[in-house]
Amino acid sequence: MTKIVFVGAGAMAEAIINGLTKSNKISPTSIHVTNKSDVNQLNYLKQTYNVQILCEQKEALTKANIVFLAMKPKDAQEALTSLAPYLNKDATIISVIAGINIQTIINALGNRPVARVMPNTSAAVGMSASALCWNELITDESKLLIIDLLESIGSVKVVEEDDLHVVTALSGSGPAYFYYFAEQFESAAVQHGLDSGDARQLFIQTMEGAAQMLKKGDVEPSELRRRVTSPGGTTEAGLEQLMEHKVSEAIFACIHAAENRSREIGKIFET
Ligand SMILES: NC(=O)C1=CN([C@@H]2O[C@H](COP(=O)(O)OP(=O)(O)OC[C@H]3O[C@@H](n4cnc5c(N)ncnc54)[C@H](O)[C@@H]3O)[C@@H](O)[C@H]2O)C=CC1
Ligand SMILES: O=C(O)[C@@H]1CCC=N1
Repeated sequence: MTKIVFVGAGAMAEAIINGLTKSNKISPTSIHVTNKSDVNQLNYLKQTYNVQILCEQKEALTKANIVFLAMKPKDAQEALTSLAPYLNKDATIISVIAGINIQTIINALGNRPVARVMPNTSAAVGMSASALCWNELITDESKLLIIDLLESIGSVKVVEEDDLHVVTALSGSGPAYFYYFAEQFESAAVQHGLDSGDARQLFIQTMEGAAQMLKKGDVEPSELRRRVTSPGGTTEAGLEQLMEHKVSEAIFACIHAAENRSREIGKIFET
């Protein structure tokens, strides 16, 4: 039976646990969660998702066949050092840590099956856009198991390890960009007289509808945009402002900075 241990019980671990337990693919009793210090968070996860919590990592790790690494990059080295003696030799490591590469993990834990996944917090509603890569020790059976687990929290793409940096910039951090847009569009609409609840609902539905149109995949975004934009109309007036304010340059700089930061994190913590 699959026994999963989460090392690190923060925002990302919770989003994955939320998605996994909702999917009914895995029993909450097979999910164990450990954390560095926050016992309240562990108790909250137990009460909310019925998962097992363990203050003693050692006890959980020896029997785990999947170990999720879900701590911040700065805490990874210490965590890896403390895990190493207790890991079952066949356990598969699934790291969601931004930037930290497979080789760094192997240097600390020995040569073993390791997958790196970049999910996002929409895992909590089964809508993560996850991408992953793995080393050559991951068996075909484990690949299927990992993909199956990740599909229960959203979509899954297998990519080259080097591409995980730009994936992190695009879809790992992506929800934050959209929440920022939500804040800005809502605020602008409210400043023009709309009720804030109405503004939010209209914005959400507009994003969802546009996403559904894009998802159909039969029409390019530029053509969908053209169909909204009447010559001399309101959309054209609005888009002209986005162009004048160089939003495309801002978006390029945003992805570039986040991708670069992922590479930097990888280098800082490389061993
Ligand atoms: N939050 C997000 O949207 C996403 C985060 N990630 C990655 O997920 C990882 C976790 O991020 P968050 O959940 O946002 O951080 P967080 O700060 O909410 O949670 C991290 C948890 O790890 C625990 N921890 C630290 N050292 C530990 C150790 N030695 N043993 C056990 N637990 C330990 C901390 O106590 C904390 O509860 C990061 O590496 C991040 O790059 C990846 C994709 C998206
Ligand atoms: O901001 C971060 O570093 C993490 C990785 C992707 C989303 N949050």
